Amino acid sequence: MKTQKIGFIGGGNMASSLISGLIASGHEPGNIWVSDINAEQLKSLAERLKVNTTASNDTVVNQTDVVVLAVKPQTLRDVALQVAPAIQQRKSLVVSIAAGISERSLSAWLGAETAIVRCMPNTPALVLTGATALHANDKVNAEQRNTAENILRSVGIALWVKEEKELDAVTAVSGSGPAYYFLLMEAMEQAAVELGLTEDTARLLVLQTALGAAKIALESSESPELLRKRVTSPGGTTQRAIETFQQGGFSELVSKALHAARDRSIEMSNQPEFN
Ligand SMILES: NC(=O)C1=CN([C@@H]2O[C@H](COP(=O)(O)OP(=O)(O)OC[C@H]3O[C@@H](n4cnc5c(N)ncnc54)[C@H](O)[C@@H]3O)[C@@H](O)[C@H]2O)C=CC1
Ligand SMILES: O=C(O)[C@@H]1CCC=N1
Repeated sequence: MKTQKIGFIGGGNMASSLISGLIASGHEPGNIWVSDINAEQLKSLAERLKVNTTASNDTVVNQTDVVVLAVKPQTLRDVALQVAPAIQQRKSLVVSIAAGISERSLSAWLGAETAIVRCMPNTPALVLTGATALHANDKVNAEQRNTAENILRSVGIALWVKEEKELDAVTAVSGSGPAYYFLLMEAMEQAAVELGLTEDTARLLVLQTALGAAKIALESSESPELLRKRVTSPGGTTQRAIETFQQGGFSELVSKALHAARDRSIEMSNQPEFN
């Protein structure tokens, strides 16, 4: 039975995805507490997911054992300073999902003795297909590591990275990653309509193809490169399309985009107004 009492400070997009996933995976809504400054957001979470909601961040800390910080990076400092006394008093385990906020900043705000797990989840947690990487500070004990890992594992895969700085790359790959695939879906859908398909047909074909490609790549022991080559008959249609992608610098563009996301994550960690 999943009886951990889990709190969320900030009940926006990522928190909603995580909470929905936690409930779908067997966590009791009554063991989940969420605070937010947006009353509408709280109302919607209480109605949809039957979780406990409150406008008070301190109440979330006082009712739970693990506190997930799920506000925007630029809001995190104020929130952390505000809940620090309650967190120190309860010796809560803190899990931060904020992009680009270092453990150093978090412990400066929350107290040097606070056990902090920094992680980078992604929104497919909503459908229990999330991908999360985690890193713990040296105040986190083995039991707390398990607790954090189990929470994230209940909504998808969870893995630990050795160095905190790897989270910048993780953010660029899997944190932001769903948006890249959605962008490709948008572009393919638009092109399919240009080719004369109806919007409904275009969307259905694009989405089912994305699902099929992801499933085959995950289930097969073969590399995406080999799987691609298997679709690409010499002199056929796929080859023509792949050549067009390559002539347009597709791989270079993907690399440039991921570097830009990684650099932004580093930049955020060094930005005085965030840290
Ligand atoms: N959206 C995504 O795909 C991912 C987001 N993240 C991280 O998750 C965090 C949240 O991002 P989103 O959910 O996208 O943002 P969001 O804007 O949807 O959610 C943030 C929530 O915090 C609330 N909030 C603002 N000030 C508050 C306060 N003082 N006390 C309590 N709640 C307050 C807002 O009303 C809002 O509902 C960010 O730090 C982001 O870096 C991490 C991985 C993926
Ligand atoms: O765009 C962002 O900054 C956040 C972090 C990863 C996904 N969304």
